[in-house]
Formats: sequence, C-alpha cells, structure tokens
Amino acid sequence: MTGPSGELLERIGAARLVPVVVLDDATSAAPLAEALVAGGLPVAEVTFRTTAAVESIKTMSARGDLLVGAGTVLTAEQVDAAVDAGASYVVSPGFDPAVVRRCNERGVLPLPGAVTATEVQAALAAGLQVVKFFPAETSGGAKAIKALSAPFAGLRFVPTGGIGPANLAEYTAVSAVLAVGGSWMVPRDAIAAGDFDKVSRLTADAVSLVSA
Ligand SMILES: O=C[C@H](O)COP(=O)(O)O
Ligand SMILES: CC(=O)C(=O)O
Repeated sequence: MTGPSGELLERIGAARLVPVVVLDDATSAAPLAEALVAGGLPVAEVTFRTTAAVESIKTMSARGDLLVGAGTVLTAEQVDAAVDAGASYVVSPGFDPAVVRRCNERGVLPLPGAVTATEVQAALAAGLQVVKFFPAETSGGAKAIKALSAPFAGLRFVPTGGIGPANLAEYTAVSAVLAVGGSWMVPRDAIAAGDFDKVSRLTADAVSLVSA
C-alpha cells in the first residue's frame, strides 16, 4: 500500500504495539500522551467507548509526535468525528463496509476487525491489506492467524484482545503480524487514578519485549 496509509502502516509496524485506550476524562489525555512518549511508545488508539474520546483525540493529536487513532468506531458519523478530531487511523471491532468507505472518503486508514476467512475476503474486496484480528485469544490466537495467512499471503494482522506480556511473543513471532494491540499497557483504572508513572513503566516493559 502506498501513500499516507502505507506510511502509516510502516509507522505502526515499526512500533509493533498499539495501546488501546479508554479515557473516562479528557483531562487525562495530555498526561497519558506524556506517559506513552516517556515509555517509548508514541502510539494510541483512543476508543469511542466514552464521551471523552473526541476531546482526547484532539489533545493527543495536537502534539504532533503521536500516532493517534480512534478505536471502537462503529458508524460513518463516528469516522467523521474521529477524523475531524485529528485521528489518522480508524479501528473497528468488526468489518463494516460503510465505515471503511467513509475512511477512504476522508483519506484515513481503516483497520477493521476480521477473524474468519469470510471477513478477511470482505476486507480484501474492500482493498485492505491489514485487518485487526479481534478478539484474538478467543478466536484461535496466533495459530488462527498463521492458518489465515496461508491462503491470504499478503495480508497483515493486528491481533488484539486477551494479549499481554505472557503471550505477546506468541503473536509477534508470526510473520503476518504487523503489530499487537492491547489495553494492558494503559490500564483504565491507572489512568483514572492519575498513575501515569505506571503507564510509562508498563509501556516501557512492553517496548522492551518487542525490541528483544
Ligand atoms: O481492542 C480492544 C480490546 O478490547 C482490547 O482487549 P484487551 O483489553 O484484552 O487488550
Ligand atoms: C475491539 C476493537 O477493535 C475496538 O474497540 O476498536
């Protein structure tokens, strides 16, 4: 994939990790961004699971040194809200052609969920080369990604869901895995409690695991 999306995928691939963020208060966005940068991982998927998402994306993307995307995007309207706030990629739990179409219209990278061959073929038909493999652990994990990568040779996956330090290497060992997403680096309760030192530690630990 060439152009902005191709460059974006290269940056996500270079990071190897995508922190999946749930923010209950947009005032946490600035210190969270600092904590991620301090931990060596200037990447964040800010989920549309709370009303703080749009303001948080605005704050984090305004820095200019983070790769900020929106997560849990379920509608074309949410794509617009995410892109208007500064998101450069849009992640969804599943595959919705309307969401992918709107991402293409707005010029941002869609990263929809796909865990079956049928969903993967739908994503390929929509012109995608990378999908989010969600929920990863309960959908067969690294073995399932290996199996899917056989017939879909060029496709890359971003597994997310049930992944942490204990099983991260299972996924990063799979050549078709571009990066791994997860919330373990950015625990919702630690963010809400303002414990951003913990976020920096968890992020740095995760970076060391994928850099080893
Ligand atoms: O992508 C969003 C998932 O809910 C993250 O799953 P996790 O909390 O198991 O990392
Ligand atoms: C689960 C997921 O991919 C999301 O919330 O975007």
